[in-house]
Amino acid sequence: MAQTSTPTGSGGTWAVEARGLGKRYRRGWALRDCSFRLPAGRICGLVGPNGAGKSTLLGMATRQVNPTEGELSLFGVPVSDPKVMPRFAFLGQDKPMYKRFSVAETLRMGAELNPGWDMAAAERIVRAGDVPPHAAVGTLSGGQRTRVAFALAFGKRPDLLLLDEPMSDLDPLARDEMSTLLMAEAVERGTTVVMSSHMLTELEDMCDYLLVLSQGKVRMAGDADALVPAHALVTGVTEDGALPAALTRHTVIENRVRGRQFQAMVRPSGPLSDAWQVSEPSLEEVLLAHLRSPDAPALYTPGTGIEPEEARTV
Ligand SMILES: Nc1ncnc2c1ncn2[C@@H]1O[C@H](COP(=O)(O)OP(=O)(O)OP(=O)(O)O)[C@@H](O)[C@H]1O
Repeated sequence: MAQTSTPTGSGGTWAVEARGLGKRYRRGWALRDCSFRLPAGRICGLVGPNGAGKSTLLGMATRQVNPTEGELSLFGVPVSDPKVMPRFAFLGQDKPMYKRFSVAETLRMGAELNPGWDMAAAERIVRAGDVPPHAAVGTLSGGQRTRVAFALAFGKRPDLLLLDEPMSDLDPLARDEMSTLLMAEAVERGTTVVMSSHMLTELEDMCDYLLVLSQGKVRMAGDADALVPAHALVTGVTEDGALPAALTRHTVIENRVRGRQFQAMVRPSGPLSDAWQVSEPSLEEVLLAHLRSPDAPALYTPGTGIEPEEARTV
């Protein structure tokens, strides 16, 4: 059932395709057996606890980290091929820019370094935030610097924008402003975005696709709209203090037993008993349950999977 292309997006290929991707450092594997596909034009949240392998994955996608094994391609071009360079832009937590350059000089440098540079778009982003064009970058506030970094990233006109917690140093107001800007620019151009974040509400608001990593493995990948309804939050009465046998026929991601009551996050594999109370969880509840249960079986929505043996497709 492996697909190699999708009709959506640039050039009829997947924006990101990873097959058996892995990175081993001296201390051990940071990422292993990582296989997934991301269709073009989506805003994908990259989620996982500290040390899950998110920055390592983004590092491999941006050619800063060499994979130990497996393949990774952007729009069908292997990341080892320099032709991939103009296709993506990267924005990390630290935004390296020359502090003494003015904002205008910084954008001019962007123009010189990038053949397809879109000065009008870069200037529009800076102007919309009232960032003074002649101010030195070193004198800007954190929010203003992030805006200039966004202008540099979008001025490059990338097909894929990779973001490693780019808004972590911003106050809630600036964060909201940047999210709005990011969404507007990405939608206008059909840019594919992969964004790592620890802010679950931010991911819920912005992302229509999710890649969840834990302990260096993919735990879930696919459409946010399909991943959440694949789960149910079930409450009921225990059997002799344990989960009912009928519940364990389904995939139990996480459960809590308190007295005679249990509550469980499950992936139903058929109808659930009428004896239980069943509700649809929020995205946040699904993510937290998975992050607390790294041994739960991986889940891929259709088309996302380059399926490892243990993965289940909803
Ligand atoms: N350059 C490196 N050398 C050695 N080990 C590394 C290196 N970079 C990352 N690691 C290890 O790889 C694992 C994954 O790290 P990574 O930074 O990719 O996780 P992360 O999900 O981005 O974490 P965080 O949310 O804390 O930023 C961790 O165990 C980390 O210690």
